[in-house]
Amino acid sequence: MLTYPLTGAAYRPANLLIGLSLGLTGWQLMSGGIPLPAQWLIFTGLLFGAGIPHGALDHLVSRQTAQRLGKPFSWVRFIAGYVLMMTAYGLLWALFPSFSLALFLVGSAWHFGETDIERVPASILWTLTRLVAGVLVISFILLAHAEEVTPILARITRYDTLTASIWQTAVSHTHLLLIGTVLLVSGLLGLSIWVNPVAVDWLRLTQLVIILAVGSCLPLLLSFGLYFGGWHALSSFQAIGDYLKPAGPARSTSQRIWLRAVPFTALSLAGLLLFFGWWHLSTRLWDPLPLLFIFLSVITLPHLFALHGMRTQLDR
Ligand SMILES: CC1=C(/C=C/C(C)=C/C=C/C(C)=C/C=O)C(C)(C)CCC1
Repeated sequence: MLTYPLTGAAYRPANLLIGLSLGLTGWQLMSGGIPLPAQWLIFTGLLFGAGIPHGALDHLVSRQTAQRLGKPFSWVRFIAGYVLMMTAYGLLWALFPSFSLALFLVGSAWHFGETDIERVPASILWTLTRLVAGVLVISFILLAHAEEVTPILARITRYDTLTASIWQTAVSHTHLLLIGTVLLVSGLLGLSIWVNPVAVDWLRLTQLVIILAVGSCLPLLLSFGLYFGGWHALSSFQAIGDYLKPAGPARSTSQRIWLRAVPFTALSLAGLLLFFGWWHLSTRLWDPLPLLFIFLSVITLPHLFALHGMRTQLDR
């Protein structure tokens, strides 16, 4: 969203994404709605084609961070730490689902903000700006799809009444909340740029706004898929590619980087299928969406720290 302006080729993947989102809107307008199986196909395509793979490079990212910091890196320690963090968070979901959801939302806002506002000074003001920008993105996607989000939230928090009432209050003040957050982000951005000037990449910012705006007219699965599996994963792949470049024998092309993500993407797919199988056997229920989000949050927690390490290096 913000950084030095990039070269023309760097904007191309997001332009394709905008093309896809407009194509989906056209489909929806012409046929009165996109069939659910097609939504799931596109969503899982984006999720497993880009969303999950961008997190399946955390081992390479963390090794690179350790190298840059001149610290030793151990695969065993990395994998043990990763599994331990996922297990602890999985347990937290089982015991305190609403608290776990709040943690996931705050962590996601931090991570999305860090990805969308790149290469800025490591000041408190910029950190706050990034966090609030992430809050805006998540609030916009959730509130624009309130009807679809409400039952998912109820399911993942096991029908917690406090969460439901906070969510309903937010829904009934959607316009106020969104306008307030847009003003807050704009004010913080202006102030941050004034205090620590950086070049604003208006083209990237426009691309992000288009993807979010078009997504708000599409169902939740597609909107979230376009932002997370599309925009967020593409931005991250670009940054990870730059970050890993010095480590590889030659330039790390996107294709090569994507292939290096295949093993851990396959492992997470296997984990997800096992998780679904166990849940289906024990509950006899089929609706997979709430479970998918809990699974995503569990595999995302260690990723937030790995990518924060990378961002801290790239921002220097
Ligand atoms: C869309 C959506 C949700 C939020 C998802 C988020 C916040 C995902 C974040 C993913 C991240 C940070 C991935 C990192 O790479 C809920 C509230 C769970 C349920 C309703 C629909």
